This record gives sequence, structure tokens and C-alpha cells, in this order.
Amino acid sequence: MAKEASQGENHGSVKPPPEPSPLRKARFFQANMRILITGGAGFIGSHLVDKLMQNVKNEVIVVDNYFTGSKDNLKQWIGHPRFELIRHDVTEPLLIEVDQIYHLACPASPIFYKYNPVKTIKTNVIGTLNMLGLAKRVGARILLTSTSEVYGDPLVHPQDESYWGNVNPIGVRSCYDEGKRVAETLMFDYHRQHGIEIRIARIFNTYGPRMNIDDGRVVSNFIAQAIRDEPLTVQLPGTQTRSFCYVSDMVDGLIRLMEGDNTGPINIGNPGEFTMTELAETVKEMINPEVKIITVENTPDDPRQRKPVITKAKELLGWEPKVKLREGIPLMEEDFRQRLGIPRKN
Ligand SMILES: NC(=O)c1ccc[n+]([C@@H]2O[C@H](COP(=O)([O-])OP(=O)(O)OC[C@H]3O[C@@H](n4cnc5c(N)ncnc54)[C@H](O)[C@@H]3O)[C@@H](O)[C@H]2O)c1
Ligand SMILES: O=c1ccn([C@@H]2O[C@H](COP(=O)(O)OP(=O)(O)O[C@H]3OC[C@@H](O)[C@H](O)[C@H]3O)[C@@H](O)[C@H]2O)c(=O)[nH]1
Repeated sequence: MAKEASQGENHGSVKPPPEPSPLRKARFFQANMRILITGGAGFIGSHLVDKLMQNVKNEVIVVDNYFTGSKDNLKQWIGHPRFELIRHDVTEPLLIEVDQIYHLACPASPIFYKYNPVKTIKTNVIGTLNMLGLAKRVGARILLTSTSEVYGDPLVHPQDESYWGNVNPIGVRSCYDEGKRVAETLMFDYHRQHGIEIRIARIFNTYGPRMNIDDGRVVSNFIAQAIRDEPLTVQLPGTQTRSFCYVSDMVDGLIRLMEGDNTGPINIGNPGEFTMTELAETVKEMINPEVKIITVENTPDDPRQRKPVITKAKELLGWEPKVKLREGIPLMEEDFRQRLGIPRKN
């Protein structure tokens, strides 16, 4: 039996994991840890690279197809002897030797994941199968960045990991929501059938520097709009809620999950809950009190409420978020102002 503890109810019997590379057991030659990050040129992925590269015992390999990510996010590491960057689409098989896989590759902003929904499903299903196949061949541990969207438009509030969700299987968000649900299923089937060491993080809305300025997600939209003196676009009804986690807290949680003994799924998010109207008012007050707030049409199936229960993350990972929304917004504003070339008014 694998030693790690599965979360949730009965996950069935688990085969022993495949053998990792003999280098891991070498007595005299202690090799570096080789860590693959799929989607590492994106927002969360590039912050994860920064953190993992701080450990001189880590070698980091990023694969990305640059659909929503950019080499710019990794420019400080290009050419570093412990860093490699590969242009690759995870829907194609990948044959490399690694010890850990952080599998993030997938467009995350609704406007991007809805742009080519069939590709989004392929990325979640075929991409995750390919990464699990790689994990099986080389005996690597694999972490999937799943999402709070597996809870759909939740009928239970706040959401803990035992909730099975309320997802429309045929809606415009389903390519992402159902794609991630299948990805979680594949992770557990490879775990039970082949003994793969898996970790599943259910990430709640995350924000911070380096988000695409035209990413379309709410925090980046509001901050860019406030800086550009454009009205903040609250999608109706404005009473829908989200809970926003700062990216450094998120990266800390992901690494703790990877290094710990629990498969998950584990919610990683900040339980501070805000309506979109409250968020707009906060951004207005903090960045540009002159700016207008307007309401605009929403898109179908927008979840009405979302807030994580993080008891498991606290108890099993010793993790909880440190950065409050009012502390994170100025850090993101600073980054956006630099990239947009718009200094603060006096
Ligand atoms: N940011 C959030 O609020 C949030 C919330 C829940 C889950 N997540 C998950 O975290 C992960 C990262 O999200 P993010 O916010 O950094 O998004 P992002 O769009 O900035 O990053 C995703 C990265 O994956 C790459 N990618 C997409 N499809 C690919 C493919 N087929 N092959 C190779 N690379 C591909 C993109 O180019 C990009 O660099 C995603 O899996 C997302 O579902 C994010
Ligand atoms: O300009 C905007 C953009 C968005 N919104 C609203 O803000 C809320 C959040 O929308 P976002 O697009 O930022 O993100 P969502 O919460 O809908 O989805 C996200 O959830 C978690 C992750 O898996 C993904 O990053 C993404 O799917 C929604 O209610 C949306 O209607 C606005 O009010 N104005």
C-alpha cells in the first residue's frame, strides 16, 4: 500500500507506486529534484517557478504552448543552468525524466477557456492523461491544479471538499468545469489502478502581479479599468460572490500539498468573501475614487456564490492565507501601472 492518506470517503484499494528513478536512491551522488511545471509560463505557474528556483537543489522544466502564458513571465530564468523551457502542447505526449509534475496547463480565464471549448476539453482530458502516463513511466508524483469550478453553481455554502457540486454538463462553462472534473477522476483512477502518487488542489479565485492585463478575470479587469480611468464593469447582478487568494499564498499552499502525504482534493483559497459590487467599490476607493462603476450583462451559468472551507488545508498542510485583499490590491496595482506605463496621480 502507498503510505499517503487519501482524503474523502472510500477510494478503494491502491497499488504500490511505480519505482522512481534510481538516482533518487543513489548513496553518493545526490541528484537535484527535477520538477516539471506544465503551464509554467502562465500567471500562477510563473510564480511557482520563482519559488521553486529559490531552492538550489531544484531543477525546473517548464512546458507551455503560450496560449495564455508568455516567455516574458520567465525572463529572469531563461539561460539559468537549473532551468529549461520547452514549447510543447500537453495534448501531445511528452517523454522526459522528472521526479515531480505540477500540472497547471489549461486556460483559466472564462473568456479564454470558452474561446476554443473543444481544445479546453482536450487540454484537460488528453493533457492530463498524457501527464499521468508520464508520471507512471518515470514514477513521478503529480499534482493537478483543479478548481473551485468543480462545485459549479454551488447549492452548499461555503464549499468543503465533500460537496459533489452542481455543474451544468452542457453549458458554455462545461468545457472547463467538466474537463477539470474528468481530470480529477483520471488522477484517482491512475492512483488506484497504477499506484501513481497524486495530489489534487482545488484552487479558488487567485489574483496578483503578472496576471494578463487583458485576461478578462474580475480583479485584473477592475484594476486595469481603474488605472485607465475607464468605468468598472460589474456584471449583473453584482451580488454574486467570490473569495480572492493572493498568488504568493497560493504557491505556498501548492508546494505544501506536493510535499505532504495527502492526496487531496484540498481546497486552497482565501475564505474572505466579497460581492462583485463590493470588490468594485474597494478598487475604486483604493485606486481611483473618480472612476464610475457601471453594470453590464453577465454570461450564462455564472456561479452565484463561492467561498472555500479550508479546514483540511489548515489541518493537513498547516496552511492558511496571509495576504488580505486590501494588501494584495496595491501590489497588483503597482505591477499593472509599470506594465501599462501609467504612474500614480499625485
Ligand atoms: N487563477 C485562478 O484563479 C485559478 C483558479 C482555479 C484553478 N486555476 C488553475 O490553475 C492553473 C493555472 O491558472 P492561471 O491562472 O495561471 O492561468 P493562465 O492562463 O495564466 O496559465 C495557464 C498556462 O497554461 C498554458 N496552456 C494552456 N493550454 C495549454 C496546453 N494545451 N499545453 C501547454 N500549455 C498550455 C498557457 O499558455 C498558460 O501559460 C490552471 O490549471 C487553472 O485551471 C486557476
Ligand atoms: O469585468 C468583469 C469580469 C467578471 N465579473 C464577475 O466577476 C466574477 C468572477 O469572474 P472571473 O471571470 O474573474 O472568474 P470566475 O470566478 O467566473 O471563474 C474563475 O474561477 C476559478 C478558476 O478556475 C478560473 O480562474 C475561472 O474559471 C463573476 O461573477 C463575473 O460575472 C465582473 O463583474 N466584471
